[in-house]
Amino acid sequence: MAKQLAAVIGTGQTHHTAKRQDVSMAGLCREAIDRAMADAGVDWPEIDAVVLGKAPDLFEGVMMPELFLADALGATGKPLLRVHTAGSVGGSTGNVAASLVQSGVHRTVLAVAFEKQSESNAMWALSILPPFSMPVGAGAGGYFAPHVRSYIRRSGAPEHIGAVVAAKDRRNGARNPYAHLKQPDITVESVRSSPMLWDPIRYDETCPSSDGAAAVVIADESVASGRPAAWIHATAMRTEPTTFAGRDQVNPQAGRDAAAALWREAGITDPLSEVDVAEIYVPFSWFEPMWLENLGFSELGQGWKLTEAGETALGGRLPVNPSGGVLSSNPIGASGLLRFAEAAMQVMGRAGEHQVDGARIALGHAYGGGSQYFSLWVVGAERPGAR
Ligand SMILES: CC(=O)SCCNC(=O)CCNC(=O)[C@H](O)C(C)(C)COP(=O)(O)OP(=O)(O)OC[C@H]1O[C@@H](n2cnc3c(N)ncnc32)[C@H](O)[C@@H]1OP(=O)(O)O
Repeated sequence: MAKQLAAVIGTGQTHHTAKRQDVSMAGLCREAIDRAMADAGVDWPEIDAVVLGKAPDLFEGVMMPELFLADALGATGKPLLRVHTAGSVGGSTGNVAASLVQSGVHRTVLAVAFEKQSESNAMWALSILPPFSMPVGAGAGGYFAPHVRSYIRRSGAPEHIGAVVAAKDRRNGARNPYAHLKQPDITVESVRSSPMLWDPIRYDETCPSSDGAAAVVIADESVASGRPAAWIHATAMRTEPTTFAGRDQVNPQAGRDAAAALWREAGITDPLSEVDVAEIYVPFSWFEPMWLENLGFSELGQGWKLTEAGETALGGRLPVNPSGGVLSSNPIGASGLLRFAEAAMQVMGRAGEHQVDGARIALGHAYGGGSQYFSLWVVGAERPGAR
């Protein structure tokens, strides 16, 4: 069945900080929603359905928060759907909302994703021993550190690459009025002298724990025509189990498969030449070169060379995370939708101080769990096929 055209017509996000004690969970979501709806120029009667994403309920200690949030999300009397794919959930929320429009089920759908980690303790929530599952150990950093070590060993990347990514993203974050961490004066040297947390991941190479929310309004062609829009060229999601014999956690098969499907649907044969800007889920700095390779922007073992050459910085061949990315703000459940929204803002020319000049094609990427879930989209300034 041919998909109908769909486009992002508005985006909104909150200010992200360690503790947003000035708002409730409902208030946090509403802050992002109100900005997205104002950006889109739509009012409640035009919203046909609401899709909500957030990461595990243990992060706030509230089971099924979508139930009490329904009213604040404007979902009373409308379909409300909760999505859950661990840390990638924000991206999956965008993709599910897009699919409701592309399938012709709804004309205009509101996607919203949030995390209010200060309500509970996410490090604890990620460290408990779930029955029948692998223990994560010391939070996400403890789980991913061996994979980063493994990447360094396999690729032969010099040890400073992680610090190059961190300094770049934090400086980018200083250009983003909504970012949690703003460090315009950070340097590769200062990152390398920050405390070691989970060897080889240092304090300044780690995302913060943030409170925050993001929202996007997605509409069909009849609604989007004549408005500023980021047209959705392709979406992809893939999953794999946490453990199986021969699993490659440095370069997961699910990520490779999702990327291949995405580029195929978008008609992109050379991602590095054809994509103008990428918002990639990088919670620990070394995941930039790892995901560049997994996504097919470079050959295996070569991703770090793009980083080292400055190609992923603003002004480079493929600016990665001009918003500051996850390293500058990580409200986990919202982080994927932030990547997707920032990609849309770039092709709509609405990214302000972190706008990439002339951006026409942008990637939004999210991953979650133990690198098990991948959600991606490509958005463009023109309708698909118009390039
Ligand atoms: C798929 C995924 O998303 S995987 C990633 C999941 N998320 C994580 O693993 C979170 C990783 N980060 C952390 O656990 C914590 O932020 C730590 C360990 C780095 C720091 O812990 P704490 O010092 O207890 O952080 P806490 O949240 O209390 O913040 C204290 C201050 O440090 C700042 N801060 C927190 N992390 C960082 C960081 N990595 N770099 C610089 N500053 C930071 C906060 O903004 C806050 O500043 P403020 O008082 O001015 O608001």
